[in-house]
Amino acid sequence: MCGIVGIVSTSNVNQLLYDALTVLQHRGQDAAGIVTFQDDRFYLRKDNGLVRDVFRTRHMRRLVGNVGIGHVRYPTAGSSSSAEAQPFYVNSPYGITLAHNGNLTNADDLSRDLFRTDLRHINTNSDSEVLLNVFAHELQKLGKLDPTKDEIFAAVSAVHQRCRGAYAVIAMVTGYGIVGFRDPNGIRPACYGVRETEEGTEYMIASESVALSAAGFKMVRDIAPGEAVYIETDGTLYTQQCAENPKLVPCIFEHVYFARPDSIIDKVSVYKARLRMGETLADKILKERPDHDIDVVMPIPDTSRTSALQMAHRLGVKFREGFIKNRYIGRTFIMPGQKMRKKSVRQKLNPIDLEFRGKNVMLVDDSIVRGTTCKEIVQMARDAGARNVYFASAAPPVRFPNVYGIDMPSASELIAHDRSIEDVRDQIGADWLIYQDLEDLVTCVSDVNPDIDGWECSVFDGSYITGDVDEAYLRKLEDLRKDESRFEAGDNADNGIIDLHNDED
Ligand SMILES: O=P(O)(O)OC[C@H]1O[C@H](OP(=O)(O)OP(=O)(O)O)[C@H](O)[C@@H]1O
Ligand SMILES: NC(=O)CC[C@H](N)C(=O)O
Ligand SMILES: [Mg+2]
Repeated sequence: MCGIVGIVSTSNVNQLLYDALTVLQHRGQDAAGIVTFQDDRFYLRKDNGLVRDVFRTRHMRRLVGNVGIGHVRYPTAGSSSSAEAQPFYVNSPYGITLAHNGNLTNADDLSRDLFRTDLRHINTNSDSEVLLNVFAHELQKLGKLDPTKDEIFAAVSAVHQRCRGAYAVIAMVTGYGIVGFRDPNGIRPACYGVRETEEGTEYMIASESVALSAAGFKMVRDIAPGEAVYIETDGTLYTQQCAENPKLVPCIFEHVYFARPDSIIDKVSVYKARLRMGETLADKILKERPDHDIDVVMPIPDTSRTSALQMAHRLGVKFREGFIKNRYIGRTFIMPGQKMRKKSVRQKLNPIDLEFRGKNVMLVDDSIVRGTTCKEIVQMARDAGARNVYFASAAPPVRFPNVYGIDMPSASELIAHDRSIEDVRDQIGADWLIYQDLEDLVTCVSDVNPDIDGWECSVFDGSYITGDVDEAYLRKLEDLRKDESRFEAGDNADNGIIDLHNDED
């Protein structure tokens, strides 16, 4: 998952963009970038690292202009080279930069067409560079010296016709404005908000509403699936539906793990959804073992806190913070490479022994994906003296790869793939393992917004909404992206230093 933001302001946007990216940091920890423009010239800074490390005062001073876009990256395609940090830039037409959250499922075909038919050069393996070039090509084809909203919307329509997969995008057209759009299934989130100042109206587009509220912008609404929102540099805003048969089928994993609890996505409060996940899980526990002997419920910080709290409440059992999180370690699941993820769990979480000694503890996590976290945690609970270690997952078993912007390319890396729940329980070394049912999870996020046509649940049920994901595609993706292939390809090597950046340090 990546985080995207775009702002049209009445004064310099650099600090606003920086602050918004720090609020979206949980969506991508690998790389960050900001591009602004002033007097028809771009100012771009992007590199690998956290927002606070990528932007120094000397960069911030040079990121001038009232219009800009930003990105935090969690790679799902290409490599982790700093040249694949975003925003991406293309010179023609007009000079366009683009920030993308999601993953295209037909990037290879598009890349070939861009080269053979559209005579465009792609310099990285990133699908986002492909997406940018499709948009740029379609805009160029219209041949206008000054693009208006009509050309921008026509180019977005053409993107919808050519691109498959998941994409929430913010692109900036130098001298003209920014455009935000969502794929025709609305898989990845994007919303926009407004702020009135003495100098005029300002707009922000972002992945999550929390970025808007933190900056004092009032949420206007989510961008609809297939819709584009175009904001000119003078603050004039236009919206248009650009897809033929849009459907709202958002990614359910945003609510399980990715999004911040204080965000509201497609009118659904992530916080409330997680509270409900705790309730339905408690009900399942009571059904499965009405006379359970759980002494204490404990969250695995951070994301499961909300569900665990509500679960304890529903069960009428004590809630205790048995694990303390090191606040300087980020999210482990989105770290590249299994070695780093495994090491980080131990660095990140440490038990308070007295909460475990002689007790039957129910540990709650939002999800079990590769099993990295729970394996370590169960052992830590045992070492701390727990009598029995039970484990509950607020999400159903994750059994299938994700192709829409979550880096789970390989089924064999998923602990629940081809395993019964008893097998997973044995693998993680727990005395009891309980998962949320998919039906219950869907109930937890539904009933709020009647416009939601369904949920993108492929990691749980293997059904891919774009209809173009078959066995051959998944096999290719697995070969390309599973941990060991990436390691062999030298993904973590210092290959960024010879790449093309359009950027100065
Ligand atoms: O089974 P796994 O492959 O370990 O993945 C699942 C775990 O990873 C995530 O935590 P993470 O540390 O990324 O973030 P958090 O602090 O927001 O919980 C998630 O919350 C689970 O704890
Ligand atoms: N997680 C994402 O949204 C990734 C965006 C894009 N596919 C990349 O790899 O950079
Ligand atoms: Mg976690």
